[in-house]
This record gives sequence, structure tokens and C-alpha cells, in this order.
Amino acid sequence: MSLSEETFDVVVIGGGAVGENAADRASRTGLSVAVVESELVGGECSYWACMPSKVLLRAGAVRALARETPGLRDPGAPDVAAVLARRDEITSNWDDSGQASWVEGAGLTLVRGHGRLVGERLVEVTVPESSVSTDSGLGEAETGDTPVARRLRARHAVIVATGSVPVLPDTPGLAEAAPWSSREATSAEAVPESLVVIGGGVVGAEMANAYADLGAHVTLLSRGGLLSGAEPFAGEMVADSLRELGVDVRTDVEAASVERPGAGLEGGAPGPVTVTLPDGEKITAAELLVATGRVPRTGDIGVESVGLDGAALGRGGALVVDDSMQVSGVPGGWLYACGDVTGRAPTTHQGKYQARVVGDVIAARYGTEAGDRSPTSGDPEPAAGQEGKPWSRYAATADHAARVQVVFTRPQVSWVGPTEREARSAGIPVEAVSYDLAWVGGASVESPGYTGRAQVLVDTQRRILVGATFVGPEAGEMLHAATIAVVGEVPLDRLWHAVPAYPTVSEVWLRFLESYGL
Ligand SMILES: Cc1cc2nc3c(=O)[nH]c(=O)nc-3n(C[C@H](O)[C@H](O)[C@H](O)COP(=O)(O)OP(=O)(O)OC[C@H]3O[C@@H](n4cnc5c(N)ncnc54)[C@H](O)[C@@H]3O)c2cc1C
Ligand SMILES: NC(=O)c1ccc[n+]([C@@H]2O[C@H](COP(=O)([O-])OP(=O)(O)OC[C@H]3O[C@@H](n4cnc5c(N)ncnc54)[C@H](O)[C@@H]3O)[C@@H](O)[C@H]2O)c1
Repeated sequence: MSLSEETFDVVVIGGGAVGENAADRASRTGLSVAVVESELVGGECSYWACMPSKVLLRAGAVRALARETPGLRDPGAPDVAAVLARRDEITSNWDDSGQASWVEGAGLTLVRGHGRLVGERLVEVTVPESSVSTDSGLGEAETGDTPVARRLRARHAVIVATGSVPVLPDTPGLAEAAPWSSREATSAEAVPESLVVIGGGVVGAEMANAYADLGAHVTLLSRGGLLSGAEPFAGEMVADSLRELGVDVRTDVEAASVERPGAGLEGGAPGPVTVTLPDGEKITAAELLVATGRVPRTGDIGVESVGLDGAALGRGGALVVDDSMQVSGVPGGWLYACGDVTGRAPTTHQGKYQARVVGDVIAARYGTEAGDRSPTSGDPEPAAGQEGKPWSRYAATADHAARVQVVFTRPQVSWVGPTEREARSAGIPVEAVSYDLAWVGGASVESPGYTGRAQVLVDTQRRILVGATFVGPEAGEMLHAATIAVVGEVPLDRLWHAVPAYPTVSEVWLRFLESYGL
């Protein structure tokens, strides 16, 4: 193994959406930054998650809209080949050269290979033999039989942004059945005639919706209700809607065993798969998707070399961070983390928010004024040595107080802040104000069959909103007004003056306040 060493101010392990963002911000005060990426620059979101999954859902959503609009005809079932072609286009056919050029164009150094901590501020990058080529990104061309390694020394900080990996339950026969994960579901070359989905979370619900739209007979097995992170009414509405679409939604059930004769044998696609339920019922389908959650990817990044043994890691092996995204328990405070690997708020937008925080913390702590192209310049709250005051640019406060999520099922579900149950268990005195969206004027213009519900959580002591949930068409687009009200801690008496235009669905804001007694 050949070894060379290079020094950068900052080394980022993981060039997903989050790592890229952290690297860019950290470089803003003149710091040199290397980004280590073992697969595709842009990570899960661009190639196997957010983007392809949303494209798979889009045609069905537009069809439903047309069907519900008087005066329009049903455009018919989506053209599957065209939908898959659009999916291939949005993933750039899983070619990351565009994002790699962006990284280089931003003045960052892209290092391709697997990054691993091997000591204080030291990262070793290796490239498996099979992928070594003259354009491996490892500087000098290296080919041949030996793996290539390069040591990257960080003068100041290492940021870990290695994302997460899917969990496979230990259900008998499941691993041997070679089921789909979200990667196969978002990159499939064809739509199976039938599909069983195990897991009623966000991936399970979205993919059940997408594949049903694209013509598959879908069975969804959820061990509780759907979308357990959202308000219960949201999961119930999505379950009802999936059933109307023809999905066989089974709640409060787990797979007891799985069988797929011939799986793993060479030659051709595996045959049908049979899932047996605890009561002995058997469900057979052409394909099986497992969507039972993800865990932070810390198993193969050398955390033990910097003293982070199992006990120092959080749930699922997460890197535990404070609000400035500094990893706890590492002497010298040089290790930071952001994104899914922290287990704090596993969505792209929250990860990129954390990336902006950690990037700005590092830029302010270690950057030079000479290289300053940052809005942190002249900031009255420099981050050096600080923990990060809540709501300052150096603290990811919204991860606790105003986390947002949008689920792109039909209906869409969006929420900000805690659910009612989470708020109560955190000791916040809340009153939930709920409203049927079909009752507002804008909804009846959108469609005579408009179905939706929205709810806000009022902190009755402070008379501000601490949370909101929307379920309905385009609920994702309705969320940001609520996010601003929650983050801004806007008093209800001032919200009264935020007049919603007529006839929009946003008129529900007035109804909330009236229902609360204003
Ligand atoms: C099907 C699906 C749909 C989703 N849809 C949405 C959505 O609509 N909206 C949303 O906000 N979120 C969505 N998410 C969640 C979102 O994809 C993740 O939160 C996001 O990708 C996390 O970004 P990240 O950069 O932390 O991790 P990743 O995107 O996983 O990036 C980590 C990167 O690090 C690299 N890496 C890992 N280990 C190493 C190593 N040792 N050395 C070098 N490189 C390494 C990986 O190759 C990868 O490129 C979805 C997830 C799934 C599974
Ligand atoms: N639109 C979006 O923002 C979006 C879309 C997809 C995924 N994501 C993110 O990706 C991550 C992964 O999504 P996910 O849906 O895999 O995870 P999830 O945590 O949302 O849901 C997993 C579900 O699987 C269930 N489960 C766990 N073990 C099981 C078992 N043995 N048998 C049956 N059910 C079991 C859980 O109870 C849970 O309901 C999430 O963090 C999610 O936020 C976000």
C-alpha cells in the first residue's frame, strides 16, 4: 500500500448534500477544505432518496389533480417508461460529474475514496482495488493490484457527514430473500407486478403510493399505524387514501418470516417472495421492499481510533453533538458532525441547516479575515470558544424547536415542531386547534372533493405557536408560514394581523385564531 500525506485546514468525510454544504461554508473565511467521498458526490438524496422518489410520485399526483378537477378528463395511468426516464434524468443517470465539478468550482478539494479516522485530526483514505483508475481523484494516477491510501491531516477540524444506512430486521428468511432497500426502490428499471412493503414510515408510505400509482399491486405492512413521527390523524388519512388507491394497508402487524426460493442463485432475477404473517397468512408478491428505518453510518469510519467506543455513541451508533455540531467526548474539540450521522433530524434540509451551523462555527473559529467572504465577518457573536447561543447562527436550535418534515404521499403531510404528544411530554402547556381544510373557501375552489386537515399547537402560557401539521394537497407548500411563526415566536395577537388572502387555503390561519378565541 502506498501512502502520501497532505494537510488541509478542514477535512470533511462524506460528500453528500450535507457534507458538501458544510465544506463550502467552512471554506468561506479562506480555509482549505478537502471533501472525501466514497461513492457519488451528492449522496443519497440526489441519487437514491429525495429526488428520484419525488419524481416517481409526481405523475400520480398530477393525474389525481386532473381527475378531481371538474372539466378535465382522467389523463390515464402514468406512462411508466416516461416516468422512469425522467427519474433517470433527475439522477443524471447516477453520474456525479456535475456535482463533482461544483465541489471543485467552489474551491474545495475532492478526494475520492473511503475515509476513516486513524487518530487526532488524521484521516486515511483508501480506494478498493477494483475502483482504482487513473482518474480516481487521488492526485497522481495509481493503478495496479495494491489499494491506494492517502493520509489527510486536518490543521483544525474534521467534519463527519457519512449519512446513514438502512436497517434490515432479523426476520427469519428476510436477508436471504435479497429484498429491495430504498436504493433499489428508487432506481428500479421496471415496476414489479406486485410489491410487499415492510415498514409504515416515510419511505414505506411514499414508495407504496408511488408503486401503486405506477400500476403495482401493493401490500403495506406496518407494525403500528402509518407515519409514527407525525400526528396520528395524518397517518390515518394517508392510510385511508392509500386504501382508496388500492393498496392493501395492514397496520399493527409484523412479518413473521420470509421465503424466496432461488434467491441468491446466479442467473436472472429472483422469483416471487412470500411473507408469512404471525397468524399464518401468506402474502406472495413479485418483489419485497424493506423500509424499517435507518441508522447513522459510523460502523466503518474509525471512531474507536479517537476514543469513541460504543458507550460514547448515541442511539443506533450516532455521533453525539452539541448544538454547534461539535462531537462530545473528543479531547481538543476538533471533531464535528452533521446530517444523518448525528441521528438528530434525518432529512436533507435539517442536515444542511446543521451544515451551515458547523461550517460557520469553523469558519469563524479558524478562518482568517484576509480570506473572508463570509457574512460572519463582523458578527457580534464570534463562535470561538462558545457553545453557541440558542438561535445564534452558531447553534442548530431549530433541530429541537422547529424541525420540519414533508411527506410526499397523497395527501401530503407536513409538520413543524413537536407533535401534541411530544409537546406534552416535554412539559409544554399546549392546546391543539384543529380545522377541516375542506371548510375554507380556497379549498372549495381547488376541488369540490378537497380533503385535508390542519392543526396548530398553541403554547397557552406564552401565547405563541410551537407546532403545526398540515395534511392535504400541496401540504408541503403550506408549511413554511407555520415554520416562520414558530421560529419567530410570533405572538398570537400579532399573527391576527397576518391577513390570509381570499380565497386561498391559507385562510385556515384565520380560522385557527378564531377557533382559539381571538
Ligand atoms: C427513499 C428516501 C427518500 C427521502 N426523501 C427525502 C426528502 O424528500 N426530503 C428530505 O429532506 N429527506 C429525504 N430523505 C432523507 C435524506 O435522504 C437524508 O436525510 C440525507 O440524504 C442525509 O444527507 P447526509 O449528507 O447526511 O447523508 P448521505 O446523503 O447519506 O451522504 C453521505 C455521503 O457520505 C459518503 N460516505 C459515507 N461514508 C463514507 C466514508 N467513510 N468515506 C467517504 N465517504 C463516505 C456516502 O457515500 C454519501 O455520499 C429520504 C431518504 C430516503 C431513504
Ligand atoms: N419526505 C421525506 O422527508 C423523507 C422521505 C423518505 C425518507 N425520509 C427519511 O429517511 C429515513 C428513513 O425512512 P424510513 O421510512 O425507513 O424510516 P422511519 O423511521 O420513518 O420508519 C420506519 C418504520 O419501520 C417500522 N419498523 C421498524 N422495524 C420494523 C420491523 N421489524 N417490522 C416492521 N416494521 C418495522 C417502524 O416502526 C417505523 O414505522 C427517515 O429518517 C425519514 O425521515 C424522509
